[in-house]
Amino acid sequence: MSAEAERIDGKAFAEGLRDRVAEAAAAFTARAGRQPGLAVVLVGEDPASQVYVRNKGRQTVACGMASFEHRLPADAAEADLLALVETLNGDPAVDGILVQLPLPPQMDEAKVIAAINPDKDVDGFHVVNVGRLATGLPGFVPCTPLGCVMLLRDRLGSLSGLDAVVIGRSNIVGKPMAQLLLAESCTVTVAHSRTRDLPEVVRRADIVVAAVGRPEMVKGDWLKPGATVIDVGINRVPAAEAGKTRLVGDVDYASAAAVAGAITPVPGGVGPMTIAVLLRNTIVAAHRNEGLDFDESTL
Ligand SMILES: Nc1nc2c(c(=O)[nH]1)N[C@@H](CN(C=O)c1ccc(C(=O)N[C@@H](CCC(=O)O)C(=O)O)cc1)CN2
Repeated sequence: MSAEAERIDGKAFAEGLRDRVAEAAAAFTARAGRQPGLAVVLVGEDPASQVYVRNKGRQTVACGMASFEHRLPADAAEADLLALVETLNGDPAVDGILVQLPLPPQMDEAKVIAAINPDKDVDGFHVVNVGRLATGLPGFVPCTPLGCVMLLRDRLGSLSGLDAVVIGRSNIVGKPMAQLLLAESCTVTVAHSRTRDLPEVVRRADIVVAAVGRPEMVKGDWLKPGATVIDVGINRVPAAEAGKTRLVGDVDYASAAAVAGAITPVPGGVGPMTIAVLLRNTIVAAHRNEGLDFDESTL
């Protein structure tokens, strides 16, 4: 019987990245005479979003950066949010702007993202940054996919020539993930809900990135032995104890770990990387906004 897969510890990697961000923030503050600044906007009271926004604020401050938190009520008008974004675009203390998603139904996410100055778009969601990523120009890359690539590089070194299957085609994860893997010279397949014989497609892959939003969908017998599995899913499902829930990914961890070479757990895998990469992107934005040279590969 083969050994259990290596558990890729995203929490530990994220801690290391935050330490490097803190060092870079201190050096930036000494050079620029001000701290790097991140503004986070939360509309409404979605419980998960509240936790993410609180953690973003705490981690921003812990890294020696200025945190500007803005909250709007769930019934705020889209025009109010657009006006706030415009103010933040013009604020020289704000290097990065993030509008927490999802937004309430009366707001058009695409319109709001389009209102953010692309040079402050540390989420990398603006079409200008999407285009920069697709054409290999420097811009901002969405935090979760960049975090996945950092974990993959750490585990595998060069990804060149490897077969990668991304399951999911969202603008936030699936599509940028595919672009990043292509930039690493992987042979990339993007699979989705209409893909025929998904297990057979996944079985070809050296790298599997599951970002489909379906609890424990990817099974161990779908995997090539030794494959590296990155689980982006965060799904709350009922726990054995009545009234409780537990967090699972898009991969059935137990069966996958028996076949894979390495795998990210949920929680503690990709999730913690999202905020650490956001802080990394903010440091990059601060240097670019001040016109200061900075070697981004040190982060
Ligand atoms: N504007 C954005 N909105 C959203 C993004 C984003 O990148 N930009 N991503 C997600 C939410 N998110 C950050 O915003 C996020 C998700 C998960 C985690 C995380 O650390 N997860 C933990 C488990 C947390 C839990 O117990 O619920 C883990 O996986 O270990 C951090 C940030 C949607 N919105």
